[in-house]
Amino acid sequence: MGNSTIYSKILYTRDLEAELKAYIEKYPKGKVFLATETTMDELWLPRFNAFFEESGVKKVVIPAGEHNKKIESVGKIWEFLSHNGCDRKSLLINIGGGMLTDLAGFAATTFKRGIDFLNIPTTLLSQVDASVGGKTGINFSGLKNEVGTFKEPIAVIINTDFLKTIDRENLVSGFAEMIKHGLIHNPEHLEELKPFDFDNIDYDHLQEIIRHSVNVKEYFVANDLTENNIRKALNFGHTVGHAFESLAMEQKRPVLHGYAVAYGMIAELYLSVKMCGFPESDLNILTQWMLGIYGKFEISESDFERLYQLMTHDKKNESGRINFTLLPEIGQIAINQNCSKELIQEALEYYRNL
Ligand SMILES: O=C(O)C(=O)C[C@@H](O)[C@H](O)[C@H](O)COP(=O)(O)O
Repeated sequence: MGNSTIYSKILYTRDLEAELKAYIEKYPKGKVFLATETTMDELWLPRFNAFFEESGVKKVVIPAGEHNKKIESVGKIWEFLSHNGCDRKSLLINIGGGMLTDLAGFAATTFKRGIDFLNIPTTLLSQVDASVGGKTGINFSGLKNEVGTFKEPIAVIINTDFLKTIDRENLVSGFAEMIKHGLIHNPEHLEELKPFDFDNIDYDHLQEIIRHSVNVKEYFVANDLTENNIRKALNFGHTVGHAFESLAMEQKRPVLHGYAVAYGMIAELYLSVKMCGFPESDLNILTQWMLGIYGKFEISESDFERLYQLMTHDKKNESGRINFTLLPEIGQIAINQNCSKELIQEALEYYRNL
């Protein structure tokens, strides 16, 4: 298969083994490897052990949790691949949430300068966002995804059965990226999300709306894989969101990624009103809706400077300018919006006062 894949195939299935078998058979026996995380290994992998053993697939297990998205975990995967005869024509299958697919994707794209990898996302966040689009990476020096690569997996296999065992908080976290997709590109998708009932989930319906969300992501990735221009839309909410997430980690009150993105989207919608004429009435409706789902992350004025400093590390920045992706209206984007420090603080103040 080689390293030349440009766009991944996204497959929706309830029969994981059948889809996977077809891929495994394309690679030489003994040259397909599996990376997963502890929670998956305990909960789901026993169901597939016989299948992987029969297929000659060896496995490495990484401890779960965002704090393990670090270079030491990548080293563990490199070591495993190296000791088990992985070569350039091998395949690494990544089964897990966004932490695992980002991390193991990074290990795959750097091992021997890059081998094929395939993602099987098991959380809502990784199904609608992290596993799709080829952004791989690890956290470094207290900063989110500070080191990473752009390379698409050969395929992403989405099975909503995995979502039956994730907790509500993780489901709600992934939902934030779906809201983002509606906001940046698809108002109908946003509307179909509004009545979603977390207490009474219809998994066939969920698969349908996941597909709509992934379609938005694929549109931007297909047009700008390496984020030179319109892919920056997918980063809406993340300039402030990543800063919230890093601050929360520093202050030892960590929040899930999607929660931080939701907080960030509220602040960035405020900036959208000020910079691009986003309707204030929509800001109010969306703020109340997201507050209802995500609650409030308490910050004080003394956090503003640190949040601003964290934003100066955002990957969209150029020549010392903090570049936001903002919205003139729902479904429309304005990239490279440079906001003053005062306005950013005003947006944080808006959020703080909610
Ligand atoms: O795929 C993209 O492009 C995104 O920006 C999607 C984000 O939701 C995602 O969290 C991404 O990993 C963040 O990327 P980063 O470049 O800001 O680290």
